[in-house]
Amino acid sequence: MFAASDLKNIRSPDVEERKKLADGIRDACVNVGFFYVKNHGVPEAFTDGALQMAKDFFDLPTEKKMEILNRKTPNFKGYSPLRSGNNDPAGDGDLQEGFEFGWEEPSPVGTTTQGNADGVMAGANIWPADIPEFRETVLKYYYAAVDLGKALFPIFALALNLPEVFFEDKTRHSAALMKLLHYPPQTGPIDGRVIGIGAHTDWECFTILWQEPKIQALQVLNSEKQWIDAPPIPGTLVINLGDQFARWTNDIFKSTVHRAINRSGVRRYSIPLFFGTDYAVKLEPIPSCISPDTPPKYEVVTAGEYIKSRLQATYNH
Ligand SMILES: O=C(O)CCC(=O)C(=O)O
Ligand SMILES: [Fe+2]
Repeated sequence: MFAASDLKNIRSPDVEERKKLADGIRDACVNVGFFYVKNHGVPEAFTDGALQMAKDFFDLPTEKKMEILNRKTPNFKGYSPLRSGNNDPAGDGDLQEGFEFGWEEPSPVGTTTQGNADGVMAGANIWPADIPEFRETVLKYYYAAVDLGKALFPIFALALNLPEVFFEDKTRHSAALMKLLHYPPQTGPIDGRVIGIGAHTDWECFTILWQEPKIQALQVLNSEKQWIDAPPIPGTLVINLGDQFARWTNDIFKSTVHRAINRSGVRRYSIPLFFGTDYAVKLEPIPSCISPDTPPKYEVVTAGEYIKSRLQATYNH
């Protein structure tokens, strides 16, 4: 059910090659909102490093992790304990713990300096004091994934028959939040209200997700309302679209419902990077995506307002 896009031509000087890539991605965006990418350019050494840091961090004693609790920071960055978040309103707390961080200057990436984004999650990161190499190691993966995300925006624009630069002035201070996640194993009968992460859509334009190899946990809801496994595939990353793209495109691009349950018997780690527009940008439907037969479905809000409302709903359950 899931397409795998080969990104080897993502920066090709030949626009026809970029359009070919965009056509394949368009199909996945319109039909499923969820696909894998290979030849994405993110070195495995960086994901290996980030995985090791996730393991080291979540192994710290609880009181150490609680020193950087996200509720104590002004911008929700830092540590989120088991069951402190609840993505599915029918759920009773997600059985995952997390560590969230975002853009930090100076950036080692390309020529971009984007500064701090405005909005509810903008501002300084907070780091665990007990793992000296943590910050540098996870930022290596972060900036490589951000680079990939920035290269994907023009392809999404082409996929929507828009000029390639369409998102450029809307993603100058992109909200790009990365979350290290740890899911303890769940064995025996499972209360459906307490699973790794309850059924939800992501909030931003798209998510770049790295999953720990060999462990099945992620599932996607298809149009027949069946849960389909989305296993980790070696050498690939998952791209899933989120609500901001659904709002831009009046649901032509699908923001797919997904969840994760770790029945593997061992711990599972994953690392999403949530990539949105600048917080001040209004999520207005693109003119070609609306018509008298398909009028706008969503109230126009800014990206920042939308993220804030979703954050409050998730952490004030
Ligand atoms: O852990 C996963 O595979 C999915 C995580 C996820 O959906 C999320 O954090 O939004
Ligand atoms: Fe998600």
